Amino acid sequence: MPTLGHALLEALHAHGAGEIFGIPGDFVLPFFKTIEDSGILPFHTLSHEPAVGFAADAAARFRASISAAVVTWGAGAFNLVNPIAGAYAERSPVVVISGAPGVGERLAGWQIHHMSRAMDTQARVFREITCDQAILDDPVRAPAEIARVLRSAREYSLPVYIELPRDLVGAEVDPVEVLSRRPADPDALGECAEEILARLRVAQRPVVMVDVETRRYGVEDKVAALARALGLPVVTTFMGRGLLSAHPDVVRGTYLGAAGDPAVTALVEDSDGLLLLGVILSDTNFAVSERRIDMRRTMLALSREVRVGHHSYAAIPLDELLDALLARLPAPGAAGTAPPAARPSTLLADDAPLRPSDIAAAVNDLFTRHGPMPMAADMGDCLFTGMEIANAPLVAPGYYAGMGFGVPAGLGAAVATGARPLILVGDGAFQMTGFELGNCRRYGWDPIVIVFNNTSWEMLRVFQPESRFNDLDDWRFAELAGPLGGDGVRVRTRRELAEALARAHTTRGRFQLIEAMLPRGGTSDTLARFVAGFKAARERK
Ligand SMILES: Cc1ncc(Cc2csc(CCOP(=O)(O)OP(=O)(O)O)c2C)c(N)n1
Ligand SMILES: [Mg+2]
Repeated sequence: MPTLGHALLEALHAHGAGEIFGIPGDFVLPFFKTIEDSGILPFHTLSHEPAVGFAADAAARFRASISAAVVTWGAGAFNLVNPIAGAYAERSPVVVISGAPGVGERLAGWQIHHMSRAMDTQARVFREITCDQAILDDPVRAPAEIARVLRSAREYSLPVYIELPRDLVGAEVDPVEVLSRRPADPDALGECAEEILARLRVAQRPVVMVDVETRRYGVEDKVAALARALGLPVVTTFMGRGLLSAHPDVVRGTYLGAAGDPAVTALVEDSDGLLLLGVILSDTNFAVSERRIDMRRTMLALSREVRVGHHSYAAIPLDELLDALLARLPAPGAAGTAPPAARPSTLLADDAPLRPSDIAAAVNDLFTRHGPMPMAADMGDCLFTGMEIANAPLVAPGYYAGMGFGVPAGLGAAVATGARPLILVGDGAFQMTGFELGNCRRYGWDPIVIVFNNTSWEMLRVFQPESRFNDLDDWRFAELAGPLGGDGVRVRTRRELAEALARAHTTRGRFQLIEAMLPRGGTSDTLARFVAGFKAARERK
């Protein structure tokens, strides 16, 4: 019989995890020893638990599967709360595994170190930001608990919480089985598919909109096939930027309401048959709409539910819905209906001072020349600038909007994809988690990192220009790269940026930090339109 530690690792692997991120502590040392000695999953330690959570979240998104964050009890696990709250908001199935006091210790009656209020306080906190939980305090029940929780993570694409007492890691247990997923009721699925197709057929201007769940459930190819079979255009949400990047023949662009391409905005807001696949109805996706979207003519598939107008179908997995729709259609045509994507902006490499949108143009040139890189963006103008980069795989906190995501997410991307990532991050967010780059040398990661250094919390200044607290100091990040194991360069003009990006691209084996100096008060074109749209929408209320 395997030990509980082994069985848990084997179960993570069997359920699709490809790696573990973590930081040890005395309550999780036995499990870390099992992780290291067993070699069942590669694992990477980072420097602060928020980064562990962000990296695991990004790996889960790129892998379209679960990923694991392993931490010690109390001080470690509570550091994970914010990234796991963000993973919940953006439907990313991170498996949180926290070491914990041994079963025997709990009965000793001491106030145990790392404990906040009570022995179950931590589990109660994580119950709010995970879809299922297990306290593995009984070796007999533990395998079934693990199987149930890991199936929940995969079915709902949401984080789950496992608490592992340190004195049970070596306990003998039965192996963990992989529970079969719960299928849709065939009649309900058929009725739902037929109703959707009927509505799409009578619509004059049907459109498909995709968001994060189409990546989480690995159905981007099926969505593209559906669009081709029905001859429908596809748009992504703000959060869904980068989706269907392998299918440029069906993707018309990203819906940003008043802040976006007017043709895409009209496509969505004039539609009389909007099929929303995996779309989170968030303010960042819809609040800058110029006109309210007619929800009576909208079909929304999200969280294993399908809402059609004002009625809904329960327990309909997104992939099964797509299979049911495709089964009722002729084989998809060879190509979709999207006109060739507009040529992405290119950079005029002259001595003009840099603006954020120049960075997008420089990255477009790099991708055109050498192919796209997996991207991770933090919250800030770097994310809005990312909307001006050609549609390439992107992870970003587009809805939860928490800072600190970018650099750790880029490290998670490197692990999950095996490819060299491009990271876009503002100076304020870099101050939070940028120093995690110091872990690259140990693992051979060599991301290209573009720091948008405007010495400012510029996104806040745009909303409240009079506040001086948005002024940040100049930390001279490029000079910090060397000691951390990378190369850094500060650039101020478009020519310097182009040269630095070309040099970074040819330099492998060390992270490359390009510190792009930007003026305070200047933003990307997209952010400027987004803020104007937000303010206009607020005035309309
Ligand atoms: C964890 C967390 N704490 C505070 C905030 C609130 C915020 C949203 S945007 C922003 C400024 C970001 O500054 P940065 O220099 O990174 O980027 P830029 O605006 O382009 O200059 C703050 C402080 C958020 N979203 N998350
Ligand atoms: Mg800034």
